[in-house]
Amino acid sequence: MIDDLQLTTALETTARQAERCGFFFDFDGTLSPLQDNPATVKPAEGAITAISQLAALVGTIAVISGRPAGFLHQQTGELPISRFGLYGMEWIDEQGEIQTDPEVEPFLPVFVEIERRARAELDPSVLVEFKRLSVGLHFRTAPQQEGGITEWAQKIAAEYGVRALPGRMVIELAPPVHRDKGAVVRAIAKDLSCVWYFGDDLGDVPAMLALRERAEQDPGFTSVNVAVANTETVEEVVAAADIVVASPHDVVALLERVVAALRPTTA
Ligand SMILES: O=P(O)(O)OC[C@H]1O[C@H](O[C@H]2O[C@H](CO)[C@@H](O)[C@H](O)[C@H]2O)[C@H](O)[C@@H](O)[C@@H]1O
Repeated sequence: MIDDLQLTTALETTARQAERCGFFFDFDGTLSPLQDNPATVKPAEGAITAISQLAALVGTIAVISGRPAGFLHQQTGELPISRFGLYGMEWIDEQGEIQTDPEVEPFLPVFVEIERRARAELDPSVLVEFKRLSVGLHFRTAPQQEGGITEWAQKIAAEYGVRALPGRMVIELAPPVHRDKGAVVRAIAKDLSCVWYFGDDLGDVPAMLALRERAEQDPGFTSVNVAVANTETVEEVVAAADIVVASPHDVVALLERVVAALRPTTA
């Protein structure tokens, strides 16, 4: 964990090489507060403004999420940033089109069928989130359904040859290929000399560890991992972080501090 003096040093280091710095963000729980209905979330107040100011000052900004890339596009509007959805299985290209990892594309019809069955076979209190190449079965508002959902998801995973992955108050059915945010971060940080990563969930740990590993191997590389520790955040996330903040609102405050440190001062 870094103290305030080390944060000041990290800000100075970032300011000296801002054009070679990346700021990468998780979405749910990091840029947007957690809520019961995944369909109605919005970025925290001030988040879009802060990211837009940051975009004018640093080399690159990306949102890397378990959400579909199209959803990230809707939520972040016209910000000049990169968007990687479904843990890297899809992304928005420079023309604004959604691109899909060819290895998982054959599974598109499988998830249409799984969504249909989830809606027909699971209790109506289970919130079914269709994500093109994944289906989320949410039980935040129906915790008593967790056992039944887990059993159903395991049966479906075996039947269709997909994976059932636990998340926060959700089981996600996903293609049988390993994708994680660490691989995305390694690829997009290749030509950068400094990266800040913001995340709150177990799915963010591979990204944070990838940056730590890079910093260990390359003394010229600066990494700053920021954990957003809400009540559901597991210890691994905090352990991988250099800075811990309490909420998406605090992420915005930290970004405002970064922007202030990076803005050229007028004499
Ligand atoms: O990688 P992320 O951007 O953190 O996305 C991870 C999953 O987030 C969403 O679910 C979570 O947030 C919901 C809204 O606050 C909450 O209701 C749910 O309980 C959480 O698990 C999203 O719905 C999933 O598709 C993402 O994979």
